[in-house]
Amino acid sequence: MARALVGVIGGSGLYEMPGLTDVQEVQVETPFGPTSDPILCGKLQGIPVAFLSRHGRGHRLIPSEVPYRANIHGLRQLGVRYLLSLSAVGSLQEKVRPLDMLIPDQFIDMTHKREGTFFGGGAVAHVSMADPVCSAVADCLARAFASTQAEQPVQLHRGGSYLCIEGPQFSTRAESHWYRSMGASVIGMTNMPEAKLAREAQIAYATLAMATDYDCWHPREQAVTAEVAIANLQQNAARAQLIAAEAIRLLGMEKPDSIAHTALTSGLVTPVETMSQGQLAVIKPLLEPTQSVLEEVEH
Ligand SMILES: CSC[C@H]1O[C@H](OP(=O)(O)O)[C@H](O)[C@@H]1O
Ligand SMILES: Nc1ncnc2[nH]cnc12
Repeated sequence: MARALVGVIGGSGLYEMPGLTDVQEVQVETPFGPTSDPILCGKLQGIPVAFLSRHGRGHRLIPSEVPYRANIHGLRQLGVRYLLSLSAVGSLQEKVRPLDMLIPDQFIDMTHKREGTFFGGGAVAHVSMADPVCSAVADCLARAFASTQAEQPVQLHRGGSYLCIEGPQFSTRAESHWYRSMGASVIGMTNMPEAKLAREAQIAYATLAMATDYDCWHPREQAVTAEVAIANLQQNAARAQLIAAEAIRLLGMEKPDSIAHTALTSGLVTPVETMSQGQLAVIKPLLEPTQSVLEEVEH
């Protein structure tokens, strides 16, 4: 099977990864069924990369239908240890203007219809989510942002909370004001439980969030529509892909340590020897040590 060190999950408007060479389309079998779309494995600047379209090419899956567990398990089986999430978001703060980008350092999970863990059924783990974003991956994204050119001035905001709603409907004005009062910076529908599952899979995760709108709280701006969100996202898509490519180069070169890589060392409660064959099929790939992947994908 193909192997990859860095994974990219492309969200709305980002269904492919330009520049990927030696591309192999892989359908990974997971205990949770198929991934959103076949995973595109290839090389970017010599680094083995796996690209997955979150909603599937053709944008077929609503956020509640995205098979988050299959996606993260599939990427992990391929070896992925660093994961970049590219996402459209609404802005909940005046200073984060549409077309700006933001790298969140926190998430607030308001979803309620999604399977959010690999554990259960006799296998118990409690991983820390205190710092859900890998600061090393976030730093690579920020450095990559700084090294790419924009046609129009786009500001990068470091830190802030991404609040994840169930969707697929956008929020009511009352909800939007409530989320602002919680201190959230941006709103989206997909990064949870994706970030939780990445942590359980010991994958270092960070998001490049692209603000497309002011949701519906702003007194002078139009309430968000999908049409406006996608149109604004498309203005940023090419830059986002360049940022991702440069971040991949940095990650491949530096292979930074991450707290995520040992999340199960302290998090796993049930001894592996007591797990059933079924549980092992889920948990074992998550436990593969980082070192063996690094050696295998050495370029
Ligand atoms: C089409 S705008 C709403 C849609 O876009 C975001 O998805 P993603 O994070 O995959 O870019 C948002 O969460 C909604 O799913
Ligand atoms: N306002 C918004 N709410 C939720 N998801 C979004 N994605 C882009 N804009 C959004």
